[in-house]
Amino acid sequence: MTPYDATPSDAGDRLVTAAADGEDRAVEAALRPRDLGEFIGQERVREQLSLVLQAARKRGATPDHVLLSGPPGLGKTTLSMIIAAEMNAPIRITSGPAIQHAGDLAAILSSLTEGEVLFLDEIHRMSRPAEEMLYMAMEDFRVDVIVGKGPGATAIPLELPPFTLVGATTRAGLLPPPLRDRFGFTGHMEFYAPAELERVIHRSARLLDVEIDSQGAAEIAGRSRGTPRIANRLLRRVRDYAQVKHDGLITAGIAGQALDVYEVDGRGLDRLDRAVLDALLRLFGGGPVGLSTLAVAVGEESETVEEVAEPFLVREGLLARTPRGRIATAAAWQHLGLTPPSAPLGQRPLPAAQQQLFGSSDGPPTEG
Ligand SMILES: Nc1ncnc2c1ncn2[C@@H]1O[C@H](COP(=O)(O)OP(=O)(O)OP(=O)(O)O)[C@@H](O)[C@H]1O
Ligand SMILES: [Mg+2]
Repeated sequence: MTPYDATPSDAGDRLVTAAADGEDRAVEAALRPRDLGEFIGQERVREQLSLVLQAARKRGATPDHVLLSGPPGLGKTTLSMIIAAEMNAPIRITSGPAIQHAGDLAAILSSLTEGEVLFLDEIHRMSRPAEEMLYMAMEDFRVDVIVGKGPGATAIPLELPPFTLVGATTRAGLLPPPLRDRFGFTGHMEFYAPAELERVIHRSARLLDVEIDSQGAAEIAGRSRGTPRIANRLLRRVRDYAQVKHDGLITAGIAGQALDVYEVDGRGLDRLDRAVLDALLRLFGGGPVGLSTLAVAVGEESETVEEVAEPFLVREGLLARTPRGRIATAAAWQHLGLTPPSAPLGQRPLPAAQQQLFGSSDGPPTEG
């Protein structure tokens, strides 16, 4: 199947999802910044990490364990590789779900070389026994390997060479405190500002040999949901459009046309996001409406609406979750170019939640 067959509205295969798809994985390696200097944005994390690494280099020691937390597609894997590169150290890559038994982890740990970086992706999904083994390995560079079963089982202590664990998680809140506490440095990744995404897009365009002007990059950046992975993906789709329909140069106009074709709107909402907002506004007058009612109205599962569409709508301040149900904000009416139901305020009291949200003085716009 070519990317052209992908239906952006299909919740599992959206153009604006932050999770990596097969094509992303294939091209991302080529687009990853190789060192801290090349890494765009995340000023605070970059500066702090740079100090940690420089200090370790100066001492000739292995850097402290590093935890990177933040939403998908913001550069956690990229940073882990940069850490290894900056330390001139080899890197071993594995993930929480791949480590089912403590023995799996023991095998990896006991084969590490001195100074090696162990990247443990989705560290919150590791099994309990493996987690406990990791505590000791992180703190004392030692593991107990259990030999035998039952009453005859014995623990054989095994020394490990000093190594740096780099853990990545999209759910830092799910990490047990004893694990979190064993990291010497935690970097919280933030969504990128549009100007930073523009730099990401220019850089990727250069590497992909794609011509783009600054307005073209700004147009794509504005639709990328603060996420470099999405920016790179939209850039590839816009490139296709520019090459097929035009001479290849990406301008604001061409980027806008292309992303309209792919149904990613000016704010980065796709068809599903818009369907949810549209139902909320047109069918339910802006809410409050229950999640399951809203989901039926757009023909999706409640989970899809809740987990796929809502987080970004909430982040963008277009939708709010209240105890009485979902409600649209003034910005939502504006974004879809709709006029909120107008009635003299005295005749149509605002639901309490909306009063809270809009304030009592400047209720939702009643004319437009
Ligand atoms: N600061 C950055 N500068 C330039 N490109 C970046 C930056 N951060 C991320 N990218 C690009 O975004 C893509 C996704 O980044 P990465 O795989 O590191 O994200 P992640 O946080 O590990 O995501 P996940 O949680 O899904 O594993 C990479 O291919 C990289 O090219
Ligand atoms: Mg990753």
